[in-house]
Amino acid sequence: MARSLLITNIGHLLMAEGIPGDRAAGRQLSQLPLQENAWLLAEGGLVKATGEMSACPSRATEVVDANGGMVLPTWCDSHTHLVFAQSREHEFVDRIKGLSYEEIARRGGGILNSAGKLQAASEASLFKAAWERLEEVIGYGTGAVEIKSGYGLSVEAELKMLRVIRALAEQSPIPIKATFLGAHALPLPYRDNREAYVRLVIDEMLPLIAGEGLADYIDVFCEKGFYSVDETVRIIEAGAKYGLKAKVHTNQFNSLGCIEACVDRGAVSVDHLEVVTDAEVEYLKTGNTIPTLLPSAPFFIGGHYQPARRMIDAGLPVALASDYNPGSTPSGKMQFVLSLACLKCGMLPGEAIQAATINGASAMELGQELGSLVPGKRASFILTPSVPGPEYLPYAFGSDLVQRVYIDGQLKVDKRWAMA
Ligand SMILES: N=CN[C@@H](CCC(=O)O)C(=O)O
Ligand SMILES: [Zn+2]
Repeated sequence: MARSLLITNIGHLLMAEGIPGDRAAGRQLSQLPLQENAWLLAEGGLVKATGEMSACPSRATEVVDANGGMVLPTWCDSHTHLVFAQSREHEFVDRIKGLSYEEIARRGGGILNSAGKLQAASEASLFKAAWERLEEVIGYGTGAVEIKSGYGLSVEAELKMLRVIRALAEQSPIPIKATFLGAHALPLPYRDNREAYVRLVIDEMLPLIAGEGLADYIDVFCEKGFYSVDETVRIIEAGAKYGLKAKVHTNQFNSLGCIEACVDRGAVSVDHLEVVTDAEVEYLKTGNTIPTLLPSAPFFIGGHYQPARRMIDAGLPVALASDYNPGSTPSGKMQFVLSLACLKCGMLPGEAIQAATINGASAMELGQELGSLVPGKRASFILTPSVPGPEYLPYAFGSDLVQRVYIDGQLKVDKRWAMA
């Protein structure tokens, strides 16, 4: 018989019922499915059943008393750059002294700085550092993650980065989706011939990457000073020929018309969205593209917070992700992303929890297997200490409430501790 795990005395069990489809949109987002005084049974790594303690099963291979703790699905972090060679705290200091993120980029810092470091790093050293970050985010309760290339910016270095992501995916206990972001910044040698670099991405990088099956998605940083809407369209259409759907960085600082182009081309997500017009919100309603908000970025580099309230009130399926990277967001802590989403983007706690779980899963096309705890989905969940309710998670922004993390029904992280 398959190994079974029974969690009893769950004070609050979130998202174990009532999630139709693979995403929550508009008003649905605020209706957080919640059972009190509950149990959860996992079998063979999947959720088998849930219910109230008054009718609790009596047998399982392993029984764990949650002691009133909360159980919720692991975070599905659909936007990260967690393979990088070095941190960039000197830019953090430069910004404190008054330089902007864009000015630092114009001076050859920013993404180009990270690319120089990554080009010089070995695959083994990149893997080791990224593995530690992966372990770190699993410890924060992340149970699926997307990772982008984009700090290579040459044929060899983009391939190296994507091979590191593949090696992580092969060894990782959690699912990893890989995104090719060759058009993240324009490398200095191409400063006077951007067309040559776009051609390099389309004609050389893409065929090699697709040939090795190294990417699930294609991405472009569509922004003033980076890539135009036309270039973005050319690149994502080229990716589509190889079966790569788009997940696009856009509207971080300016609204250029990229959202419409992505929606029209069936992009899985458009990400960042600090600056979004009402017309763009309306346009998002015409397609299936998930608006993915990254509030840690404006927290760290300044600028506008994403207008989540406006998007949810318009009926959209907003997702939240960390954007973990060395430049704009040196943090993969999803509990803090939720706090920012509530405090700065006007999201209610239940909305933020669903945006970071089921909608994050959908933004990686994993909504059928992760993101909620309905029977048949993977038994990947967070167990917290006893808390007053779900809103306590974003409220207690400095407390680490992720006490235990189960992946596919197995205990992966256990942070219960006592002072000696
Ligand atoms: N904005 C574009 N790319 C990353 C940051 C990259 C960097 O600064 O290294 C982001 O999503 O914020
Ligand atoms: Zn990003």
